[in-house]
Amino acid sequence: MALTRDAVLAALKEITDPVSGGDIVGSGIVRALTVEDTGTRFVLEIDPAKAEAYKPVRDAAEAAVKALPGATAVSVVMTAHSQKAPPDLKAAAKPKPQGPQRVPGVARILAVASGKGGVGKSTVSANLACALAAEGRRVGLLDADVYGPSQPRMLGVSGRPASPDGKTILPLRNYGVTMMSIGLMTNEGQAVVWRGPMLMGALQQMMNQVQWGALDVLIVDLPPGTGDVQMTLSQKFVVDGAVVVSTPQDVALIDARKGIDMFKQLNVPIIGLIENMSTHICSNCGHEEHIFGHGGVAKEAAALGAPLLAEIPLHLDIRTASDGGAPIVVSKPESAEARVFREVAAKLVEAGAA
Ligand SMILES: Nc1ncnc2c1ncn2[C@@H]1O[C@H](COP(=O)(O)OP(=O)(O)OP(=O)(O)O)[C@@H](O)[C@H]1O
Repeated sequence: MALTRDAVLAALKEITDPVSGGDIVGSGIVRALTVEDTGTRFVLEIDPAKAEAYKPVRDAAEAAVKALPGATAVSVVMTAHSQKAPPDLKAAAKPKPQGPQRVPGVARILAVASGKGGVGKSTVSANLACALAAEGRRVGLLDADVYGPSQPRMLGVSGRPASPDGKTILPLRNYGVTMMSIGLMTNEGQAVVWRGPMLMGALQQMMNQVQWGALDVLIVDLPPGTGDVQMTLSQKFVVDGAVVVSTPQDVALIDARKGIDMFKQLNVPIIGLIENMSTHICSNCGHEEHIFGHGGVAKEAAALGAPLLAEIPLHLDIRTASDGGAPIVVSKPESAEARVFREVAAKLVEAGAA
């Protein structure tokens, strides 16, 4: 009768491991057991410091197997066990990226954020992008506002971006700004429920597959709040700075504070704060009134030790310009309202942030 593997293991289970006190099979020192017609081979994997104590075990194991009916040659080898984890034999596992990465060709990333929705973050992003482009900077604008992508409308571009090879995505361009929007990847009017992993994938695709070309700055228009997009962006990519937009109201400021806190935790420097809808200037008579209060953001900036980059008035022309697809710095570059945005752009260049 031929010797079986089970018979060998049963015999070895009768032998005690002097270190663990259990049997040598249960303690895991019997390795690489091969039972063939030509002979039985196995290894006792032991602590080399205890080699002397295991010699009788090896002899007993060899004798026990030899005594089994059908046994032919028996070979038992003692080897030193390894403290290291066994090598990962899975096909060449990809090395994990080490922390945030740079986007090839993009010198710096500037995030435009707000705590609360509707405070004018997209308006600010579009005007800053156009103002920087007008100064000769090579500017990209990524609309990552998955809840309300508005850059295609503000920059007056439409249509779906082309992907000639199915891998790279060709961005759109207007007013000297290279632009891409997550909104352009979905069907117009279609409600998309973005979940964490989907968002991460979409954002990484936007960063790495869009042909941004050589840019001095890529402005990222973030969704409001402190969610997955903000976290993914800062964890996967080097974000060189963030500008936080808020209206002067307390409710907006409370949320802005949370956003600032998040960037601090993610080690993203706050370049400055912008108070939008700071004061209302009547387009008929020029009368000025503080609809949402005034100066709240300045106080916050002072408390944080961050610069207040601008107080942008609430002005009809700013809205109609954006709605019409030509931000005010493009459509009325010499107006007082456009000048405010151009001044912020100049400050950003001066600070090395754009
Ligand atoms: N200073 C301003 N004067 C007049 N209208 C403005 C001003 N800033 C923004 N708006 C208008 O307010 C509306 C909301 O602005 P915007 O879309 O830029 O806000 P947001 O913070 O990006 O909003 P969301 O939460 O959708 O991301 C738009 O219609 C815009 O044209």
